[in-house]
Amino acid sequence: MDTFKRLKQFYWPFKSYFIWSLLALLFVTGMTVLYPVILQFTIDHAVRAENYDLIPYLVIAIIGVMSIKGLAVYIHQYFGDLFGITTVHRLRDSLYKKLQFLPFRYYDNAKTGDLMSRLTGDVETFRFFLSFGCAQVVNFILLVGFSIAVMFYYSVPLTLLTMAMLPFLAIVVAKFDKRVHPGFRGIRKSLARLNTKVQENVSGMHTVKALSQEDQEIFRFAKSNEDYRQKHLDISKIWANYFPLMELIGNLSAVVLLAYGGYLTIQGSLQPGELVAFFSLIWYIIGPIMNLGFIINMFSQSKASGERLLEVLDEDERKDLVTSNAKQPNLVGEVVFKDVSLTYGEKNLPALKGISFEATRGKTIGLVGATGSGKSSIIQLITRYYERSSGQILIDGRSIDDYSLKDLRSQIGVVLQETFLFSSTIRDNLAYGKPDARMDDIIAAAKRADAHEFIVTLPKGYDTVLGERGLGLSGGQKQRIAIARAIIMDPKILILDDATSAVDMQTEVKIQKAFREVMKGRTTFIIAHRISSVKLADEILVLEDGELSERGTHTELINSNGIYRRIYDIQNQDQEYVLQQA
Ligand SMILES: Nc1ncnc2c1ncn2[C@@H]1O[C@H](COP(=O)(O)OP(=O)(O)OP(=O)(O)O)[C@@H](O)[C@H]1O
Repeated sequence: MDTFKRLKQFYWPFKSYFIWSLLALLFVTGMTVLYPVILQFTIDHAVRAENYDLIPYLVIAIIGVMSIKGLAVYIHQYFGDLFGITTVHRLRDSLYKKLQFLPFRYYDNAKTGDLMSRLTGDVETFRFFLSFGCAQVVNFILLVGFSIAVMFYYSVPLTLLTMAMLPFLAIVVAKFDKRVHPGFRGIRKSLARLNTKVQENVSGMHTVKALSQEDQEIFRFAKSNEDYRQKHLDISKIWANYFPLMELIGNLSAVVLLAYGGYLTIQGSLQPGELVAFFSLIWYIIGPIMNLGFIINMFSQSKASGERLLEVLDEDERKDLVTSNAKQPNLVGEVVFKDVSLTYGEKNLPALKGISFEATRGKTIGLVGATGSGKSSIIQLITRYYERSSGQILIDGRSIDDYSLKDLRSQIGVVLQETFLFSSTIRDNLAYGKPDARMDDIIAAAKRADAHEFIVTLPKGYDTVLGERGLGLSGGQKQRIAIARAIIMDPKILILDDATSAVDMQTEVKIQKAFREVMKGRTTFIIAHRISSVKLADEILVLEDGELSERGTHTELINSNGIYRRIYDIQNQDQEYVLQQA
């Protein structure tokens, strides 16, 4: 129950829908129990007493009962659905909101397919229980309660015998629940793995094809698919065992009661009509008890889903992103690192060790170093995607912690190596960081980023809808859109993760030109794989295993004959000669 208690904030505000649904259910159950009573009256007081004048009134009574029941079913169903739908609408919103504020650290290990199945499948299962399952539980209590009350009215000993049989049914139900709950959790996990597999396969289709891994992929999918099938089969087996047993116990109970009821009728302490009514009422009890399996099934599924939803909702979020009281800072864009270190996780080695530098207003800092040397990690700290382990980072002389994440990031423009574009129009993608940007500003930014020229040649220009992740555009084109996107934000600090290593020379020249355009008047950090990208930087920081090994201008570093010089030589001079020297 703890799961439902903890999710209370989502359904409790809509309790009035649930109450209406329950009130209607009360009528439905009441009317249902009235049927056998009318039947008994018809047999004992109309037919056996040859009081045939009563028949038309009894017909009217049955029509009346049916009509009220029909209306009550409608209200019960409608408000039940409204309760479930409205609750999960709020739940989905909260989950999505949560995903926006979870730190990068969470996404390091999160799997898209798994998250997708939590936000869709698990939420739906939960809704189904609220809309339908919850009412079933109440229906069970009402129907069994009402029926037993009427049964007591007809015959106390027969009712007591009926109640003596119920524990047998209850034991089977309890055993069933114990086995079925872990099974459902397994199914939901397995489905999440299946979704992850499909999602990763579609996203990584280029890699799959490039490395000819289609057969391997089919094999891996088949394994996940088989696991899902097996988990379903396991549950089916539990069901298959459960149903005949319930059916058998139910029927045996009915036979015993019928025998005893028949004896009481022959004795004359029970009227034949009462026996018929009693027999109908017994099924109103046995039916729901057998159905309890379904209800428990639903309850187990929704509990398993609720647990998975809580796992997301319970994650620690970056609260400072939403609760900023600080005024929007008007930054100059000065960045200072003082003896900064970063270790990503307890098990990891330090990614940065004692880094210190000053990036004054409007200056360009180049970051150079081998792969894994810590270039991106410096950027992760400036944007506070990750938090430093020690040291101080100052922005305009104030600790970076004094700024809210939202304010800080609104002043930092990032153009990543891999540009992510949404499957929406080019205009929307350009204005992503500033949705209220005017069209004139968007076009001006696109011109400065050298993107306007190719955008207008597209079939619908700025209204061209892009495929997922910007499919349909070349790497260089995507990059230029990303640059325009950064220009529109008008940031004081600019971070350019040099993507030019992946494009041809002509595109590189164009992108470099666009970079230079956007860098004017902003403090810029360039992560460079080619020396040509940082040649003009005011200071170049050379990283080696997370430490600053050299620093200076291009000319200074060339003259110092260190690692920078070596990279430069490899890239610009007689490569073969250098490799021979190695
Ligand atoms: N999110 C992360 N979690 C754990 N370790 C990480 C994470 N990101 C980077 N690292 C580790 O930190 C070290 C520095 O990585 P970083 O990405 O800063 O290097 P880089 O110089 O930018 O490399 P590249 O040129 O390949 O992009 C590496 O050893 C890397 O494995």
